[in-house]
Amino acid sequence: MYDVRDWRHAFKLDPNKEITDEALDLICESGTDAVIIGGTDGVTLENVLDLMARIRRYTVPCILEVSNIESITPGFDLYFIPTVLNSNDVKWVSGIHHEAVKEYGELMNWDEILVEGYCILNKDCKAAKTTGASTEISAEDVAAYAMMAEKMFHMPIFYLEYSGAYGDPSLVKHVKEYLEETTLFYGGGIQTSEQAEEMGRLADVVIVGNAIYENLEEALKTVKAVKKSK
Ligand SMILES: CC(C)=CCC/C(C)=C/CC/C(C)=C/CC/C(C)=C/CC/C(C)=C/CC/C(C)=C/CC/C(C)=C/COP(=O)(O)OP(=O)(O)O
Ligand SMILES: O=P(O)(O)OC[C@@H](O)CO
Ligand SMILES: [Mg+2]
Repeated sequence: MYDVRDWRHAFKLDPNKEITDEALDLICESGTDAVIIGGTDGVTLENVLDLMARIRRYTVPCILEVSNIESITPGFDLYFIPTVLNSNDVKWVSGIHHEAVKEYGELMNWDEILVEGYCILNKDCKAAKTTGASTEISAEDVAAYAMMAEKMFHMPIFYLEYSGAYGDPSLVKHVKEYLEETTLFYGGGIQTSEQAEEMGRLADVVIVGNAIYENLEEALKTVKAVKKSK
């Protein structure tokens, strides 16, 4: 399952957080479609390599969501490259990407690299603060970013990001109506099966992150909840 168009659910593990072998076993054997390694801060080559080696014992697809150049390493099934469409700082839209491609472009295997068009909507989350995202925007603004991602830039993924907070289901529904080819990822604040099912009905793929560290038992239930939601 290396094609995101076939996914419904993914867990996102933060390399900057501790996880026991027992918890990791439950995550990797949960039936989720993929495990994404990613976070905004404290992501180092060392903690990425550690997590990758431990996940590699399982067959679940393992993806690195790149948040800085220093922690990129071979060995992942896919690499997701975020670009924050609603950032006011060109650095987070195309700046770091330009530097990276200038340096490593010749070496990159483009078949394993997928660009994620992010729209970050929780003003209090680290990713919004780090990237200077404009979070107070209308549904039409968000829909326009979704159309840009699909129709202008042909991005494989549009990511509605509420990291740390449960988002607005009506906005997710609205955005989905604008996407035909691009896969809609929803992530943020999913703590219960009910929330997972609700967002699972509206988005193509639901990402569960913090709940892994806060309530593993509930987090594991989100896999089935999303999969039965459509
Ligand atoms: C050797 C080898 C295999 C080479 C592969 C080549 C390759 C993949 C090259 C990459 C080339 C490239 C274009 C690199 C640039 C990548 C880059 C650094 C882009 C910038 C990324 C970016 C915009 C980061 C901003 C933050 C962000 C959107 C992070 C995504 C994750 C996220 C939102 C996490 C949620 O936050 P979290 O940490 O969970 O918050 P809490 O701790 O509060 O929960
Ligand atoms: O950590 P949570 O709030 O579940 O969000 C998941 C993911 O979208 C973070 O990038
Ligand atoms: Mg997190």
